Amino acid sequence: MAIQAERIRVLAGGEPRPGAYVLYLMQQAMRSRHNPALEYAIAEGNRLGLPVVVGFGLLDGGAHFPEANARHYAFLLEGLADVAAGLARRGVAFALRRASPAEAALALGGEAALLVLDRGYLTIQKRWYAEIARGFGGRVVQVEGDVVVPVEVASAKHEFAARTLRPKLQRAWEPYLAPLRARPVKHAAGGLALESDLDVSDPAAALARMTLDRSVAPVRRFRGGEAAAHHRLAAYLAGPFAQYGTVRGRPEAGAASHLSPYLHFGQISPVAVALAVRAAKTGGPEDRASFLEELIIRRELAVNHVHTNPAYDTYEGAVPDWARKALAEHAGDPRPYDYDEAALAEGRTHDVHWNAAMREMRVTGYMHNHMRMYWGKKILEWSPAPDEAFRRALRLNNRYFLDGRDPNSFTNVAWLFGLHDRPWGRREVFGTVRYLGANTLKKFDAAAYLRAVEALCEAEG
Ligand SMILES: Cc1cc2nc3c(=O)[nH]c(=O)nc-3n(C[C@H](O)[C@H](O)[C@H](O)COP(=O)(O)OP(=O)(O)OC[C@H]3O[C@@H](n4cnc5c(N)ncnc54)[C@H](O)[C@@H]3O)c2cc1C
Repeated sequence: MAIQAERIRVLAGGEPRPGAYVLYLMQQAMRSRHNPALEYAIAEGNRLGLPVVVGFGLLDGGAHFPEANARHYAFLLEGLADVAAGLARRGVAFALRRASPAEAALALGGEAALLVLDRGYLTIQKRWYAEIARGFGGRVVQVEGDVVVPVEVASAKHEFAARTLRPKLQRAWEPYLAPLRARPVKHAAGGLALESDLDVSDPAAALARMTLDRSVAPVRRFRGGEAAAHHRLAAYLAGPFAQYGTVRGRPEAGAASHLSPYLHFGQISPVAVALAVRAAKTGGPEDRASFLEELIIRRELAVNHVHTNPAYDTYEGAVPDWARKALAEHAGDPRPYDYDEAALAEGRTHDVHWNAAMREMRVTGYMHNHMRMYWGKKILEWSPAPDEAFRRALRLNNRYFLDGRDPNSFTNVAWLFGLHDRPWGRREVFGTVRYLGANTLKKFDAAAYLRAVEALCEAEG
C-alpha cells in the first residue's frame, strides 16, 4: 500500500539537489519497519539512484528534556540497537551524531540530495523541524507516521473532548488503517563511510558513556526496541487482550497491553498495532472497539491537544477556564493532607494504595490507567495549590514513567484538572472538577493490586 498523500508535507520545496544519498533524520519513529518516513526515503532513493542514510541526533541527558534520565535513555538505546541492525539488513546506513536532531540533520545534510523527517508534536520537536527546514538549503519532506489519522485531517482546531473528536476520527480512519509494504532498497549504502559518534550495538556500554541523570534507574520490566514491542504485541493478542473489553479498568487483571513506552519512543507503529488488533483471532468486538478507542481516539485526542495548544505544558495554558475558576474558588479550602513533593515521590503518604502505585511507577516505570487517574487526583487533593499540583504531577509523571514526556503525559495530567471533562458536583478543594475517592479502589481487587506491585518491585531487585 502506498503512503497516503496526507501524511506527506513539503517543509522546504524545490527539486532534490545533486548528492550522495537521501537522508532521513529519524526523531520520532524509531523503527525500521512500518515507518512511512523510512519507506518514503527509500522510494526516493530508488527513484534518484541513491542509497539512504538514517541520521539520528542524541544529546546527553537534560539538554532538551530535563526530566529524561537513565531509565529513558536505556530504553531508547536498546531501541536504537534494533534500528541500526534492522536498517543494516535492509541496506540502509545508520549514523548517530551526539548533537541535537537539528544539528545532526544539518551536519549529515551536506551531502544529501533530499532530507526526510518524521513527525512529533511537542514544541521542542517543532522547533527542530523548523530549524532543519530553514538551514538545510534543499528539499525537506516530512512524513507523519506516528498517528493513525494525520493530525490536520483529524481536526483543524482544538477539540473540546473525546466525544467531539471521535466521530471525526471514525469517519476518517479507514484509508489510513492500511499495511505499509517494506520496499526493497535498490542502492545499498554499503559503500558510504559514515561513522557514528556512539556505537549503539551494545546499548549498556553506550549508556555508560553518556552523561545523564542516573538517579532513576533503567527497569527490567520493559526492554526497549521494535523486536520487544512486536513480541509484546503478539503475546498480548494471544492472551490478555481477550479480556480488554470487560476488565480493562482493573489494574490487577493484567488486561492492558503495556505498549505505551513503545508507542512513545516510536518503536511500534500505531497503525501496525491497530491492524494487528483488528486481525486478532482472540477477543470479540467489544475488546477490539475498546482497545481502538484508547489507541486511536484517546491517544490522538492527546496529539490534537498538544498540536493545537502551544501552552500544553502549563497550568494556565492547558487547563480550561471553567476548571481553573472552580479550583481557584476552592484554593483556600483546607487540604485533608498536605505533602511535599519528596514525600509524594517516595510514596510516604497515609494511603497504602497510593503509595503502592507510586512505588510501581518509581521502581518499574509503569502504572495502569485506572491507578494513574487515582494517583493524579490525589496529588491535586494533597498539594497546597492546584497550579503547584499540576507541576508536581507533570514532573513525577515525566521523571518516572517510561512513557513520560509524551502528548499523553501533558494531556492526561491536564485532564486531572478538568481538560476534556465537564463540571461535576461541587466539593471541597476540587470545586466542580471531577473527584476520585476511595470508591475508585472498590471497583477492583485492591489487595491483589498491592500483591502484584510487591512482586513487580521484587523482580526489579
Ligand atoms: C494522570 C495520567 C497520566 C498519564 N500519563 C501518561 C504518559 O505519561 N504517557 C502515556 O503514554 N500515557 C499516559 N496516560 C494515559 C494512559 O494511562 C496510558 O497511556 C496507559 O495506561 C498505558 O498503558 P497501556 O499501554 O498498557 O495501555 P492500554 O490500556 O493497553 O492501551 C493501549 C494504548 O492506548 C493508549 N491509551 C490508553 N489509555 C489512554 C488514555 N487515557 N489517554 C490516551 N491514550 C491512551 C496508549 O497509547 C496505550 O498504550 C496517563 C493517564 C493519566 C490518567
